[in-house]
Amino acid sequence: MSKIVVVGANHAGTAAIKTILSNHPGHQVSVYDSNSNISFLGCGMALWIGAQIDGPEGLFYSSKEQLESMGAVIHMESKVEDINFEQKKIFARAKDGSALEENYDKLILATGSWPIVPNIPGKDLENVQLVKLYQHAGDVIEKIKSPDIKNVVVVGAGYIGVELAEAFQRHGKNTTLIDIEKTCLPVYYDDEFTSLMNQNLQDHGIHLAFGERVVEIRGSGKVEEVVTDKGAYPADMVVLCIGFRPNTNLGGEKVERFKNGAYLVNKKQETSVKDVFAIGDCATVYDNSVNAPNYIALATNAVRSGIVAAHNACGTEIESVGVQGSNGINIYDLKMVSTGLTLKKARSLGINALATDFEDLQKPEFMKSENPPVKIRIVYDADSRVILGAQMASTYDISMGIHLFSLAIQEKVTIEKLALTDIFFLPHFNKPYNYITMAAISAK
Ligand SMILES: Cc1cc2nc3c(=O)[nH]c(=O)nc-3n(C[C@H](O)[C@H](O)[C@H](O)COP(=O)(O)OP(=O)(O)OC[C@H]3O[C@@H](n4cnc5c(N)ncnc54)[C@H](O)[C@@H]3O)c2cc1C
Ligand SMILES: NC(=O)C1=CN([C@@H]2O[C@H](COP(=O)(O)OP(=O)(O)OC[C@H]3O[C@@H](n4cnc5c(N)ncnc54)[C@H](O)[C@@H]3O)[C@@H](O)[C@H]2O)C=CC1
Repeated sequence: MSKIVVVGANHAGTAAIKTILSNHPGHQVSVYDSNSNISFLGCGMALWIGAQIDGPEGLFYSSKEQLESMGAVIHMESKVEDINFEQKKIFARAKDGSALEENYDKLILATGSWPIVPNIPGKDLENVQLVKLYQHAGDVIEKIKSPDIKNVVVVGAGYIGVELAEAFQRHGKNTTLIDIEKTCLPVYYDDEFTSLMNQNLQDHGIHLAFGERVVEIRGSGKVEEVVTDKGAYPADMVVLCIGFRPNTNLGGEKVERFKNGAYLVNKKQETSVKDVFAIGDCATVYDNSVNAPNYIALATNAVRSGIVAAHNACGTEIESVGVQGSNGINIYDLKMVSTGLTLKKARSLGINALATDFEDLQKPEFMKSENPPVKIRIVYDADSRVILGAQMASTYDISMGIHLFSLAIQEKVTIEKLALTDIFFLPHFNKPYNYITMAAISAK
């Protein structure tokens, strides 16, 4: 039986801790987290900020007490500051300043990520906010109660930015959403889909400033204005959400890294250092759509990688099946889901990619209720015919459909095979010539 030290106890760490304690009794688990809470679902933050849920209580699914009752030793508000890989020892600092050190047999790094802060003048002004932690959301919610916060500028129209723009608009704030690219959600969808979301945001009064680079945040003490290379926007609050950077200060050059600094891991979540694993947002994932390691920061990947590392650390060898970066978003009534590569991304990687598009009602025309249009795109390799990606959009809840494509990419299914896949029909749900089959059949 071994001593396993886990650094970081949010989604990845919690999954690893629970997997060890539930499946491998006898191992000692010691946990360090610099924060004061465990398992906070950041995914619910925009709903909380936008007052679409009652409060943050339901956004936690574990706690220090729960993990202790399972047998873990938990050190909250204790930051690991150094690791000696030769001596297999970690060095931490508790909140009261006292030094802690502990030996390990296996070490699991689950240190997560932090929002990228652009190095521009004014970034430290009052009311320039990040939205990553439970504490951040609480701070934003307190501040926006003030009528003095009239104009909110969100920098970065990725997943966090788009969700927050809706949240601020729901409070009646004059909301501007800025992105360096010419659209929102450029990483996840092709223009045919992002244009639907752009229209949706505009229809709800959100001002879009796309294709603009923020060069300065101005104010005296408090923020007053955001200046881009093309204009200036009044701002009483600014939220910076231009992506995540992995928290990988620990380990220095001894641990092999990915190009953005993430710990490079194999399919067992092992780093280049013996007996040291890395999971969640601080580590790479194996991306089946490009057949290579990649950086995709998602809670879903964090949980799965935690499970895989836990079993391997306890001596049960298992490998990750890889990921496709499957994701979804719901803004007002518009739902969009995607997985794998967009056409734009596939072509930028030099793949001879094609897309097949289809648009139809969800159910037969004679079904009069809850029967809106659905738009689908499947991206595939024109040479091998293998499916590389898919995107879907509707006001109907089409979210479950994307899982089929996630598995198809993982298993390298061809577009022809998908066209003949058994997809059931019932008028309450779909059409006999449903849009998945029809998109696949119409592929060139
Ligand atoms: C607003 C928002 C919305 C999101 N929505 C979604 C969504 O809808 N779907 C989805 O899949 N993902 C979503 N994500 C992403 C998701 O939250 C992350 O992928 C996930 O939190 C990663 O989990 P993690 O445990 O790897 O890292 P983190 O959540 O970053 O946790 C890392 C933990 O490590 C601790 N730590 C770091 N360094 C040290 C140290 N040196 N010593 C001790 N402790 C340390 C930190 O205190 C923290 O508790 C969202 C993120 C945000 C911010
Ligand atoms: N629904 C979901 O699954 C959600 C997932 N997440 C995940 O959390 C992570 C972080 O989310 P985000 O911060 O939204 O990152 P993101 O990668 O989704 O979006 C970042 C956006 O910032 C833009 N950008 C980059 N540099 C910029 C600059 N200097 N000025 C202006 N714009 C700039 C990019 O073009 C991009 O549109 C992502 O991995 C995301 O997938 C977050 C929220 C919801």
